[in-house]
Amino acid sequence: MSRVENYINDELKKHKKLCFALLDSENHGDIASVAKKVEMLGASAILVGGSSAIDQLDLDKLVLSIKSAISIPVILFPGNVTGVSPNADAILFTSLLNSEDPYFISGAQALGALLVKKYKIEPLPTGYIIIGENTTAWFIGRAKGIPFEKSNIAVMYSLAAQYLGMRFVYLEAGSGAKRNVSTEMISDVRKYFDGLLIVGGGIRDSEIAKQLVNAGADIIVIGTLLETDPDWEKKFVEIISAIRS
Ligand SMILES: CC(C)=CCC/C(C)=C/CC/C(C)=C/CC/C(C)=C/COP(=O)(O)OP(=O)(O)O
Ligand SMILES: O=P(O)(O)OC[C@@H](O)CO
Ligand SMILES: [Mg+2]
Repeated sequence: MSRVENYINDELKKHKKLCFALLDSENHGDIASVAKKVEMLGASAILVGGSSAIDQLDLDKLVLSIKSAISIPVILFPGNVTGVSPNADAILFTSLLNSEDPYFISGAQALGALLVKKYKIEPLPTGYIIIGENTTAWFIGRAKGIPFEKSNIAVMYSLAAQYLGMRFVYLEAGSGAKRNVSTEMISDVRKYFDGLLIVGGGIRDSEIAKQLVNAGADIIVIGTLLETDPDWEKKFVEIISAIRS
């Protein structure tokens, strides 16, 4: 049951650094065709989810239509139990470690766990850590956002995630964030955290993307760029080639 995790590790051996595309079920018209394009352009996986995605029937349809269009894995990125859908390949089984609400640390996970088992979705144990404030995930997840310049706090949470057995840490500035997680924070976390380091939120250009992977991110996540920039295909290709160079 670690097909997707093995695939991610194989991709990392091949390319050193990876890019996942986040397709928010609420923000795309023809999501399958966007998924097909990002696969062609070099994304290693598609994340599907959103902070406020609550329509499970819509989500199921969406996952099926994406899966019929592509061959890279479709990984759920749930904002709640409603983000669990039967036909996905895997799920970022996140705990929002710096939430002030136990629901987002272990409550939603308890409610979702048996569904993940029933649907045979591969869980990827992920410490989800929100940096900064005022984004949707920060608000919904009742996060005590870590200040961007407080790397030491992110290090503490990341190492705690590792000691709790989580093989992934996701440093999240929030979708559409005005600023991305800093290179200083990433390199400080990298010195301590041994697992796969995912970084996302506010990444829009190839130079920044390159800096973040050089600092130690294994995987970067791109979402809003694909929704808002008419020139996104060109920029997405530039990002992929920058992180692999
Ligand atoms: C493991 C299970 C079943 C649930 C986990 C539930 C947790 C921990 C949720 C964390 C808090 C949260 C609301 C996360 C959302 C992460 C996410 C899918 C972000 C995608 O971007 P959006 O926040 O939807 O961006 P916009 O709405 O701004 O487009
Ligand atoms: O939408 P953007 O800002 O690219 O962020 C992606 C992801 O980290 C959000 O969960
Ligand atoms: Mg959303």
